[in-house]
Formats: sequence, structure tokens, C-alpha cells
Amino acid sequence: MEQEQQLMRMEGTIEHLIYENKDTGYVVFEVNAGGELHVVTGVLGEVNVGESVTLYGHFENHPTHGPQFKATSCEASMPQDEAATLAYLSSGALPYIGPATAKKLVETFGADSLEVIANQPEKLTILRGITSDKAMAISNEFRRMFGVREAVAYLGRFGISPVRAVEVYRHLGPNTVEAIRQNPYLLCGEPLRLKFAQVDAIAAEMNLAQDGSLRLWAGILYVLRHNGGNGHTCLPRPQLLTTTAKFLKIGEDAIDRELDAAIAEGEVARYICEGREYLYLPDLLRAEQDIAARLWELTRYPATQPRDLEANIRALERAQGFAYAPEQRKAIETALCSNVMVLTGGPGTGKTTTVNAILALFQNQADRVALCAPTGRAAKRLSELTGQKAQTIHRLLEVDYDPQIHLLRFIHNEKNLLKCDVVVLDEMSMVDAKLFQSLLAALKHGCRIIMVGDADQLPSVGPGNILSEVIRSGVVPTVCLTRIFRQQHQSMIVENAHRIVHGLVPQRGDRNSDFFFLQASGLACQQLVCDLVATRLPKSYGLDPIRDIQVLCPTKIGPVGTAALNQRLQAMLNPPSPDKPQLEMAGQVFRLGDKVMQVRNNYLIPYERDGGEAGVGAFNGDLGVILGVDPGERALLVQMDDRKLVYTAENIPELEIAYAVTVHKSQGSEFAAVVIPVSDLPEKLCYRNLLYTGVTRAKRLCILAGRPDTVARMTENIRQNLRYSCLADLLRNGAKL
Ligand SMILES: Nc1ncnc2c1ncn2[C@@H]1O[C@H](COP(=O)(O)OP(=O)(O)OP(=O)(O)O)[C@@H](O)[C@H]1O
Repeated sequence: MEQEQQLMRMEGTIEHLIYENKDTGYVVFEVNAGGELHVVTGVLGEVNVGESVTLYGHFENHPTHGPQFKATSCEASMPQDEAATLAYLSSGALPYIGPATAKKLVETFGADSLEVIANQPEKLTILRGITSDKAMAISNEFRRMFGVREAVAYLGRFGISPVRAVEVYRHLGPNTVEAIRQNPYLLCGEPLRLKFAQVDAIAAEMNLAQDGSLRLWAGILYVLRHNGGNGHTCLPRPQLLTTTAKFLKIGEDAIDRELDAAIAEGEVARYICEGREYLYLPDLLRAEQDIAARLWELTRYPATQPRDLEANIRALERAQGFAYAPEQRKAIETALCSNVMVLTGGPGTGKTTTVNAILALFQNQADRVALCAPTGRAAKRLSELTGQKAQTIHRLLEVDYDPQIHLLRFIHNEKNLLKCDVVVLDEMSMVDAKLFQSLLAALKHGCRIIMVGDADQLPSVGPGNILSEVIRSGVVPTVCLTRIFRQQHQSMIVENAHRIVHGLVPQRGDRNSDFFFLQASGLACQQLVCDLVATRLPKSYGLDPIRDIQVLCPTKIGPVGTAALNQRLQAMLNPPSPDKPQLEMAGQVFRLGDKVMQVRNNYLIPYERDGGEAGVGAFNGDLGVILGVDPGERALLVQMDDRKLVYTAENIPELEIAYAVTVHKSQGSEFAAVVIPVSDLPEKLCYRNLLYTGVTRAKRLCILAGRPDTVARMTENIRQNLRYSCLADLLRNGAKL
């Protein structure tokens, strides 16, 4: 509706600032437009009393505040005359200038006052009380404010929102507009990441050449970053050239030349592995080099050898009533006798049993053992299985997040090391290169690390294929558990998971097993999934449809994607009712009782644990249930495990209805029952470790609903397992030194 209304233009001077939210850029102020006062609202960035503004928007009638001008954009210029200058300076917008100093300033410099502040601050010292330090502080703040306004107005012309423009300003500083004029492609780099097409439009307006160095370098870096988003830490030279040429619609030869220049300037890093050239974003090569160097060092550092190991293992065996398999024994001995190791194996192969033995034996050897995992749910599961405290890697390292520039740092790092002597890191397959680099950097000299994971799971969301590469390198002691213990208890889930890993189509199972396949496709498959979750499984197995059953989809779209299934499941499991308040936001309806998932990391959102402990942070993949809805305040109260979080309008878009979630988002979690729709999938989503990860999320029951040919295609296809990385080679080279 809003877009259909014709935009109105309003010019005036800001008289009074009523409300301002510096984080979101939302402001409410009064404008004097030709003698008439109007209240203006909008996300316009920083504004100040006395500024002359040109606003675009429309009038609307607010239920309590009456008529207001809702502005969609605001161009501001310096206060034009003495009166506006005085109003601006008296508003307290600049440090050390109150109404009395403002008056004296305007009396002395007249309408040139702001010009003096901006460009000749030393002149201000003729006023009593203004030292040269103060004069500089005033000048700097003034230039900052107008730099922001200038950036907002300039970028606004290209459709960039004020909030994004303020972020750009924070990153580029007072000369933002000048910097963008020199190289608009700065905007699509880190950390701003504007769309390349958007920046191309700015460059086109400046008549920059399509085949100029700025654009080609930016294109090369963009392709490397984009592939980082797909998990690759690097690309072989031919792939990088072809992809960039296609993306920029420029010949490969020109890109080849610019790539060499970018390498010479250190904008792109390269590594030669087995005669092939791999190109990296410099920070990703540094991450892999750091990881390789630290792991290699750990393999060389002498480990304290435990006494009475054999006797202690036997004592454990006696206590639990079974003997460890030879592989498990080897893993236990390796963990106790070396500084670093990988423990890997599929479901039911006894990893947890082995970890518990290792922990029991370390009790006598090491003072502090830290247990961690990459996600909250994986950490919770680790804690349940070991009976010991386990936390996320982020929590262990303690996050120090700067929301102004979206910068994530850790409090524990190479300068402030963790105190622990041993780190047990579970679900290692989900750990990406940067996070692992940070963890290793924070370990004190001689701290041992035991990495536990299943290399056949989906790899990390972020760039890197750490677990597979570390295993592939052969440098780090690795024990792979292969004997399946749980099969003894007739688990077809486990058996089929192992079949999938070996490229064999899973067995269909029947109603008496914990795994079965039901054939259906398209809308019939959607109906089948909904029936299973809402009626059939709760009736036959006594499962709670919201708490116990999770639908895991390979895709978001189509009849069996998360979007369509969530809509139907929400209507069936938690239909609207007069006693269930709800609110609509970001294209979704959130209703009391709904199951929801946090879909990105938020390091600021506050929570309170059931015991009363307070903290901050909700992480990608955290699941919860809506406990309260306040439609007036546009707020939700969400219970996530033992934490209660208040979501305001600002954070609600980070939540998604979660009766059905993607397999990717389910990594590291387990559910009593899992239903996986596998019908009519696009080719690119038919791959083995997606199916494997989905199936291995099920504890008691796993149902595949879909088409046998889709399941067969998924089982066969291992293409997606390929991730470019040179970590294995870096590790081997380190070992050769
Ligand atoms: N040496 C052994 N002898 C007999 N039973 C064992 C042995 N090791 C493990 N088990 C049993 O096998 C089952 C699976 O073991 P465990 O939970 O340790 O495997 P896991 O690899 O951690 O599985 P998942 O990854 O699926 O959680 C458990 O019931 C465990 O008690």
C-alpha cells in the first residue's frame, strides 16, 4: 500500500528532536516547514536541531499521536542562516557548546560559524573557555556528524538505506563520500558486503570503466568471498578465473592479469599444492596456516605419559561390565599419551563411551578439562552424555561483540589464554576455519585437544573442511571407530546410516523397525508428512508432535520445503484461537505455543536461565517455544532449553517457525523422531551427506517420505563433499620442516 502512495516533498528546519534510536537510525522530530510545525518519523539516521532538511514521504494518521509525516528519505544540509545556525549550536549537538557559547559564537562569526568550526577550528580559541584541544574536539564531532549526513544523503541516491549508510560511515570514517568516489567497490568488500550489482550502479554513474582494475579486483575478491560462503577456503586458479570472468562478463585474460597484480599487492593470497595454484582471501590462508602450525606443534610437544594406564582402563571395564573394543582402547591410549588426536566414527560406534572413559582417566591426570561443541544443542547433548559441564566454543572463548561495526572478538585469545589443560571438542565436523583458529590460539602451551566428530556429516556452514582435512593429512593421531555396537540392539537407523555412508540405498524397514520409508511425491508427500506429524506418529508411538517430532527438509521451497510445511503444520498443530495471542512479522505469524528457531547468531539478545542466571546470546539453530506474545509491544517471550529470551521487533526477524527446519540447521542436534521428506528435489540438493546428516539426527524413529529414485540419487552423489582447502597439505608441510 505504502509504495502505491505518491511521495510528497517537505522542506524545513529541524526545531526539536523528540526521539532518537542511534542503533536503528529511527528518529522522531519536529520540522518547521514555512512556519508550520510537523512531526516527522522515520529511519533516517542521525539528525540535529537546526539542520535544513528536504524530506520525502507521506502523511499518515497515528492512532494516538495524530497526523505525522512518515519520511522515507531525508537530505540534510548545513543550517543556512544565522537563526538556524544558532538553533543548531544551542541544541547541545556539539561538545563544549551550550546555548551561551552558541550565542557568542554566532555573534562573533555570524552565518560563517559552521564553516569556521569545520575548517578553521583554531579561530574558536578566541572565545573564553575554548582551548585548542576543545576546539579540535568540537571540529571533529561536527565533521563526523555532517560526514554521516553526507554519507546518508549520497548513498540514499542509490537506494541504500540510512542504517546501511551509517554502517558504511562507521567503517570508512569522515571521508566516506570521497573514499567511495575513489573506489565504490569498497562497499562490496568486508564488512559492508553491499550487493555487487548495487555497487556497479554507483560505479556506472561515475563513468568508471567496466574493465578497470577496481572492478576486476573487486570481482575476484567477491568470487572468493562467495565461494567462502559455500564452504571453500580457496579456489584453484582456473576455477577462479572462469567464475570471475562469467560473473563480471569480462574476458579471462584481463582477469588473469589483474589477479597477478592483486597477488602482488597482497589483496589475494596464494598457495601451491601439488603443483596447482590455489587462491585465497588472505585471512583464510592465515587461518589454515595458523591451524596447521598449531596442530603440528601439538604433535611435536612431549606429552606427559600417564602412569598405570593399563590398570586404570581395566578398572573402568570392570566397573561398567564390558570390555572396550581394540579400537576404543587405542583411542583411549592415544588420548592419554599424546597432545592432540581425532576420534571419529559413525553413529553407534562407541564414541561417547570412549570419550567418557577418556574423561574418567583424565580426572587423575589433568586439573582442568573443558568440554565444548560448536552449537548450543551439541554442547547440551555432550553435557547430557558425559554428565559434565559442556559449553559452546563461543561461550568458552567469551564473546566480545561490537555491534557498531559488527565485529566479533573473543576475550580469550593468544594474549589471554584459557586456563584449561585439556579440551574435548565434539561435533568437530561443524567447526569452520576461523572459529578453530580462534580456539587454538587461546590454548596455553601444552594444552591437549581431543577432536571428536563424524567426517561424513555435512561440513561446517562457514569456510573450511577441518575435520576431513586433518584426518586426510595423516599428521594428527587419528582413531576411527568402525564397529557398530548399537546394531546389536537392532537399530535400523544406525544400520542405514552406515549403508548410506558406503553408497548403499537404505533398507526400507517396516512398522516394527525404527526406520521406514513411505512412498509419495509432490503434494501427496506434503499431506503424508503432515498426517505423520499431527496424527499418526503421536497415536502409534505416543510422541508429542511439537516436542518429540522434527521434520527435516533438504530444501526451503516447493511442496515439501520448510516454508509450505511450516504453514500447514502450524495450522494443524497450533491453530489460531481467541486465547492465543499472535503477531505477524517478517511474513510469518508467531502464535503462543509455536515452535521457533533462531536463524543467525545474535551476541546481544539478553536471556535469563531458569535458575535466575542472566546472560546474552542466541545462536543459529537454537530451538524454542513461544511462551508469551505481546502484539501491542510487538514482542515475544521465547523459551529455549533452560533460557527465556525477550524478542523485540528488532530481533523477531531472526526467528523462524520451526515445525520443519532444513537439514543444515539441524546439524549437531538430535530428536526423538525425525521425518525427512525426500520427493521431487532439485538435482543440486540430492547428495549423500545431506541424507546421512538428516537420518543420523533421529534417536528413536526415522521416517523417509518421498521417492525411491530421489533417495537413490542422494545416496550415490558425493559431489557436494568436495571443498577446496589446502589444510591437509599445510599440515603435511609443517610436519616435514
Ligand atoms: N565396547 C563396548 N562393548 C559393548 N557395548 C558398547 C561398547 N562401546 C559402546 N557400547 C554401547 O554401544 C552403544 C553406542 O555407544 P555410544 O553411545 O558410545 O556410541 P556413539 O558413537 O557415541 O553414538 P552416537 O554418535 O550415535 O551418539 C551404547 O549403548 C554403548 O553402551
